[in-house]
Amino acid sequence: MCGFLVKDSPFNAATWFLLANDPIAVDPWRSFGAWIRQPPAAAGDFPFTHAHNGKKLYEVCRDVPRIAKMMNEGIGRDIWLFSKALLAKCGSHFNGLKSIVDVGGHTGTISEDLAEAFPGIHCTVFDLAQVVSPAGDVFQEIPPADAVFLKVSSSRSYDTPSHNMKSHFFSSFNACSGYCATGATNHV
Ligand SMILES: C[S@@+](CC[C@H](N)C(=O)[O-])C[C@H]1O[C@@H](n2cnc3c(N)ncnc32)[C@H](O)[C@@H]1O
Repeated sequence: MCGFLVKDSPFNAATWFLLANDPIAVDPWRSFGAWIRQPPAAAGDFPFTHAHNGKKLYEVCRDVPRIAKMMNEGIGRDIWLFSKALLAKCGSHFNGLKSIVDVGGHTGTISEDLAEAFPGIHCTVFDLAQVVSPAGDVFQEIPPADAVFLKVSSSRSYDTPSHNMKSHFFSSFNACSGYCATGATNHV
């Protein structure tokens, strides 16, 4: 446990611990009773959105710099580790690609590691305006590339868009010659 809280450890998860105990993360649990007792929830109404005036996590990040900072730090550390494992275990999947778009690619750690391992691949990092610039919304557009790299989160309370995500993604993927979608994480 302590190894995960040591400041300079590559496995430092202290930011997630702080975030999990921030009022923004705790409030959904405080109002959980009221949420579960109400009539069946409308689409997009989850404990998190219910506690935050309908806002999803990334909308809260946009409006609350403290949360954006913790999210960016936590995600940055996770990606660092994930990127090493990705290249060690699945690096061969990227052979032969000329371009790739890293959807929800945060500040570009995976793209940097990919570009170093495969100097011939042109990597585009695609994320929200509070993270990168130029930015975009994956539910509006995905820039064209040989392959889309998307690490999927099954989070319901945070990210689920109100419109049909699957058909949008698959039509975007059809515009590419290949795609790579990896990973799955769960949030309450
Ligand atoms: C959990 S992080 C995952 C980062 C990285 N791809 C990984 O796999 O570790 C999710 C990323 O998706 C971005 N994101 C969330 N909603 C998005 C949207 N609608 N369009 C583009 N990026 C989005 C967030 O800003 C965040 O950087």
